[in-house]
Amino acid sequence: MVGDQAASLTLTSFDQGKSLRLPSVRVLVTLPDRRVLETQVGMSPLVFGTSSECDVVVSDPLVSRRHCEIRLTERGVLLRDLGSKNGTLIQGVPILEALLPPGVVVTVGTSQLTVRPTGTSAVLPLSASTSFGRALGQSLSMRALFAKLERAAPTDETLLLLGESGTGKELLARAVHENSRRSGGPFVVVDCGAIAPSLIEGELFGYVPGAFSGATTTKPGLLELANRGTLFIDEIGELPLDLQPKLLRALESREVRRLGAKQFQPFDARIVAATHRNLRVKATEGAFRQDLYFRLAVIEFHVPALRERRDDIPLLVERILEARDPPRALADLPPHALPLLQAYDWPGNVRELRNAVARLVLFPELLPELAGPSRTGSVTMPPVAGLRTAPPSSPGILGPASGPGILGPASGPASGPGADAPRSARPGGAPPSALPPAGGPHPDATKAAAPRDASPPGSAADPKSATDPAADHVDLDGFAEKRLGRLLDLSLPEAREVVLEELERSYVAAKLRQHGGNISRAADAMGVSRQLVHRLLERHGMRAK
Ligand SMILES: Nc1ncnc2c1ncn2[C@@H]1O[C@H](COP(=O)(O)OP(=O)(O)OP(=O)(O)O)[C@@H](O)[C@H]1O
Repeated sequence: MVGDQAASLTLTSFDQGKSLRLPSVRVLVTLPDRRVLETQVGMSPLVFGTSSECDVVVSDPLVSRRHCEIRLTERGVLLRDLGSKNGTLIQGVPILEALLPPGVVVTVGTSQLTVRPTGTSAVLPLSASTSFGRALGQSLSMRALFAKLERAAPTDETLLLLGESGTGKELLARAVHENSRRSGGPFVVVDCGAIAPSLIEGELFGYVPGAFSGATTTKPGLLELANRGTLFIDEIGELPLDLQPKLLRALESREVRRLGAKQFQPFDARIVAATHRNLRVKATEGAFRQDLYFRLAVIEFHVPALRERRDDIPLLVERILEARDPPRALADLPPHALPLLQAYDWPGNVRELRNAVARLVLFPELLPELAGPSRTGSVTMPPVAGLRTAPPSSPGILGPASGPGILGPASGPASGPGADAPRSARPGGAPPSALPPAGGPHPDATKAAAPRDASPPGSAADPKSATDPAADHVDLDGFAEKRLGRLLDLSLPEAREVVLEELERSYVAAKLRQHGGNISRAADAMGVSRQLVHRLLERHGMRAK
């Protein structure tokens, strides 16, 4: 029976929840030239597509760069279309998500995928806890991750955390530090994606006076500053290629030479690195040094995206609410909020969920947006058992991209043109714009938006306020009242975070718009690296044209 076969491919916990049975399942891809690729399916999604960054590169001109993904779940082998151009089809019917019974043929382009159980299975330990440090998770995938981290933390091994932005990699790295014998030492963070490539070397290795123009003092590097502690190297995939041998040498020899210095300094820091990239593939392609990759990936961890562990959403929402001042409870959310929050895809992961919950507490009227149109378009139920249509879910609870914004005059739920826009034209989960829409909430929106003055009345750039102090005073009062209105319900740190986040998003969108969507030119104009612009786009759920 198809249903029974699918059931035998499920992740199941046993031994009173202490262990996880992981069935061994192979996926076979028959390419247009009849070659067959075969690989193992695990809990982390296997991505199929023509891009060399995919786990399985399918050389088929009718397949998209990132076409679909397959992973093992508690319900069986789950196939998801990733917004492919030509669709993922079962018996000729395009599907968005399906549980795949063995033997069912999936068509992508002119290639075919099938899954085949080998009949064996592996057993993984599950953590007894639903948290590791401040990271929370009750799903099987998070409890399996916590169990691995609990074992790895007390060792001095180098760890590599892989996962999308906002999945909690830094939180987990901090928890590793706190659960290690180095917990009394410093936890130092360096984000290779946020520092201009020319400055990373000085940051990591330090420098002495005269090392370069402007180096007037001695500055120890972060490797040294993390002495007896942990150095968390975030976005290691953005480390410039020419610095990689130097980092490798330092890690092997446990000593560094500051820029311009003759002497080597010993250091004693544990390294935990993280990236949102597929570093193994980058290393295979020569875009990242293989020797450094192997040095870093002594133990590799995949931190699952929030949409891969929707079971965690109730726990996370509850804790996010409890942490508010004053503390809130699930009962304070509008009815039906939780199922809607669980149905949404959360491209910004827990970071996005946290901000959305904070906004929902303040603006419960935004809830209807969660029940908006399907995130990726319509799907038809294929006539195969174990398949399901995609639940209608939200394009984002946060209002139309060009909406009045949290700082704007208090208004009802976002509605009108933006609310029904397809996801590609709406920054998923990004907050409503703090600034007027002239800055362009999303590069795609520039097609429709006519250029406008970006200066809000009363701002420094508003000619009236610049020339007439009395008017300035009157306007500012009225303006501040209107603009600050709902922000005043937040604590200062929360209000600051909301404003900064909106500012960052609007600023990036506006800069990209100014530079015709060209990321390199926008990055130059912003004085940051291209990689950082890419990360900001990802973080705010935006896409460059
Ligand atoms: N499992 C979790 N439990 C509780 N909070 C979480 C969890 N994961 C992430 N968060 C919260 O989400 C936010 C983002 O987490 P974090 O910075 O650790 O993610 P990240 O993967 O390092 O993101 P980035 O790559 O963008 O830096 C933080 O506020 C963090 O506290």
